[in-house]
Amino acid sequence: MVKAVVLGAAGGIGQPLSLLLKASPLVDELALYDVVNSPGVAADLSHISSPAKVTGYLPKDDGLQNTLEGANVVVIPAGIPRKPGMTRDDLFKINAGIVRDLITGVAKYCPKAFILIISNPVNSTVPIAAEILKKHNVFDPSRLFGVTTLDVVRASTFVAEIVGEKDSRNIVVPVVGGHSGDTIVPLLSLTKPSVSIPADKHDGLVNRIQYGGDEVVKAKDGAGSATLSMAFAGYRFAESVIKAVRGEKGIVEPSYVYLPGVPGGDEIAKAVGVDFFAVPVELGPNGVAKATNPLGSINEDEKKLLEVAIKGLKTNIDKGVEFASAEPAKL
Ligand SMILES: NC(=O)C1=CN([C@@H]2O[C@H](COP(=O)(O)OP(=O)(O)OC[C@H]3O[C@@H](n4cnc5c(N)ncnc54)[C@H](O)[C@@H]3O)[C@@H](O)[C@H]2O)C=CC1
Ligand SMILES: O=C([O-])CC(=O)C(=O)O
Repeated sequence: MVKAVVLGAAGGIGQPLSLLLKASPLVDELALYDVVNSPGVAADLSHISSPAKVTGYLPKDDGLQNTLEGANVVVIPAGIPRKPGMTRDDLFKINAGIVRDLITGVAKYCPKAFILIISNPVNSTVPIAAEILKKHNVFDPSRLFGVTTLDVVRASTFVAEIVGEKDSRNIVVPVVGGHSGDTIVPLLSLTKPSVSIPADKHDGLVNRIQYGGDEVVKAKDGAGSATLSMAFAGYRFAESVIKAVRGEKGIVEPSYVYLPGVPGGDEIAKAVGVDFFAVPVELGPNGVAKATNPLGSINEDEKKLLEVAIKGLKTNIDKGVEFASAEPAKL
């Protein structure tokens, strides 16, 4: 039995993500929660002829508790998106409190669930989640994931465009670090299969992967940020977690995790000097089976990108930890 939950299910990401989860044969129960319209989204999806039983809850009548009880996988795209001119860090003021309160619910009602955080700024919201879970004595680092899948999805797509590969799924680019601007570090030298990027396209490609989110924010012109590509990426990650839990082996996805607490992570944390960092992660029945370290063989350009990323990440992580330590959890 797999019960999946989406918190923020009525939003731009939440709706298409809930659709993909409802269409999945791997999901038996799907519970949707939002401060608006979640019962409507649930009623709509419930007419789809697939196995998952769908329910929708609002905050009233213990809605969060009813949503979360018995959950195995909780995906969180709740919170405000960017408008042109904003950074992801500008979302902290509002989204930090939203994530804190929702994670407090997870800690109380489904402490063993796998938690997939999409809400930005991911670099800070994941540390907030870790601190809140710690406060409740239920923090299992192998079960807390910052979703950075969209960065690798974009990297595959943009590299494929340049090298003329028709199916971008055949191109895998490790992307490490965080999820905002120059904290995103694509390791093009480790692309599989190996590709040759023309020298005059290299820097533009790196920049496009780092700032792909801005491209969408600009094109949407005030109507939000990436939602459909994010739903695709979020579903891919959730599906991988569920498949690994069901015993499928060899599934590797990138994720922003608390390195010192996961197998293989300590050595990487020491090398990069930050505790939260995205690397390709091998998934297993208990979440992170192993964090893999691609940094041993990166080139000089990538080392420079990494240095810049780590500086930014430190600030973002400290901000999240400070917020969660100072603020009492509400609920
Ligand atoms: N990790 C990533 O790669 C990406 C992250 N994002 C982030 O995902 C978040 C959501 O983006 P969109 O879906 O476009 O925004 P949206 O505004 O369309 O939807 C957000 C939903 O969250 C709900 N919400 C607000 N407060 C809530 C609460 N306390 N409890 C439950 N639900 C609540 C809203 O009612 C709304 O339905 C943003 O923070 C955005 O920056 C977006 C794209 C990629
Ligand atoms: O750009 C944004 O604000 C949303 C996001 O995280 C992305 O598209 O990567």
